[in-house]
Parts: sequence; structure tokens; C-alpha cells
Amino acid sequence: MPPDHAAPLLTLALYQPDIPQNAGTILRMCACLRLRAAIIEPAGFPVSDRHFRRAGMDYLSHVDIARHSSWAAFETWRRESGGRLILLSTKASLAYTSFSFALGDILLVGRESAGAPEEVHAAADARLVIPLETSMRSLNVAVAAAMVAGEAMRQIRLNGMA
Ligand SMILES: C[S@@+](CC[C@H](N)C(=O)[O-])C[C@H]1O[C@@H](n2cnc3c(N)ncnc32)[C@H](O)[C@@H]1O
Repeated sequence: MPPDHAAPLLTLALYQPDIPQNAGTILRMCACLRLRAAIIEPAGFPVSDRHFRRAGMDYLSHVDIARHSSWAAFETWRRESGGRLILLSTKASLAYTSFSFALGDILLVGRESAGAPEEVHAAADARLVIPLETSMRSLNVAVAAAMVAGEAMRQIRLNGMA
């Protein structure tokens, strides 16, 4: 059967996003790359926030966004969806380029301010790091999301999954 070109390849989930410009940038990317988005509440801003809407522009109306009221609600949905939870974390040891991504994976990014808590690290099926120069702490969350989503999509297409 040919691949379904209308179906999202991956889900990009934002854990309690706190910077509206970054969330808007990520959601714009989701629209452009046919990724489904998930927002795990509470977010640090309303969807009416002008910085969020400015960064997402008119692309926001083209994204399939699922809003989950809590981590527990997201986990219930995630278990039903069957997708693997792949956490991007500065505390991980496995480089994202050494991981085999699959169709339906859920890429999860943490808060710009504080990353993701231990509970979220423990729930993930895999924890991936983007190796940085020594003494550099972290990337902007939207940059990290774009790098890993790009690699995941490259692998998925290369392996004929989409
Ligand atoms: C600004 S960082 C969070 C910084 C926080 N102090 C920490 O170390 O978790 C925001 C999010 O971007 C992603 N991120 C940033 N740099 C990363 C890296 N080098 N490897 C993996 N994920 C990264 C992670 O999802 C992280 O939770």
C-alpha cells in the first residue's frame, strides 16, 4: 500500500511551553513539515498572546494541535496512540544522530527555562541529546526541535516509511 501523504509523520510535543515566540516558531515548523503538535499545559501564555501569534503567523491555522490539560492527560493519550515518547534533553547521553526514528514517534521538548522534570525523563522511551561544545549549556528549544525533527524525517523518508 502506498504511504498516506496526508497523515502526519511525527508528533512534536511541547512540555509546558513558557516562551510564546518559541512555541509559535515550533508550530509554524509543524505546519510546514506536516508534523502534528501537542501542547502539554499549563503553558506560560494564552493562545491569544501576540508574540505567539506573531511567531506562528497564519501558519497556526494549518497545524493539527492537540492541547492536553496536564502531563497525566497527555500520557493517557500517548499510551492510546502507541507512539514512542522521545525526549530531547540536555541531560541525556545518547546523541540524536545515533537513534533510529520511526513513523509515529512523539518528539518531546522541555521548557525553555527548566527543561523537563525527572518524571518526564523516566516516562520517555528514549532520551536524546544534541551534543554541544564543552561549556555550552543548551540550544534554544525551537532550534533543538528543528534539528531533531529534521533528522527524524530524513531517516523516515530514507527508510521508505513515508
Ligand atoms: C533551553 S533548553 C532547557 C534548559 C534547561 N536548563 C535544561 O538544561 O534542561 C529547552 C529545551 O530545549 C531542548 N534542548 C536544548 N538544547 C538541547 C540539547 N543540546 N540536546 C537536547 N535537547 C536540547 C530540550 O528539550 C530542553 O528541555
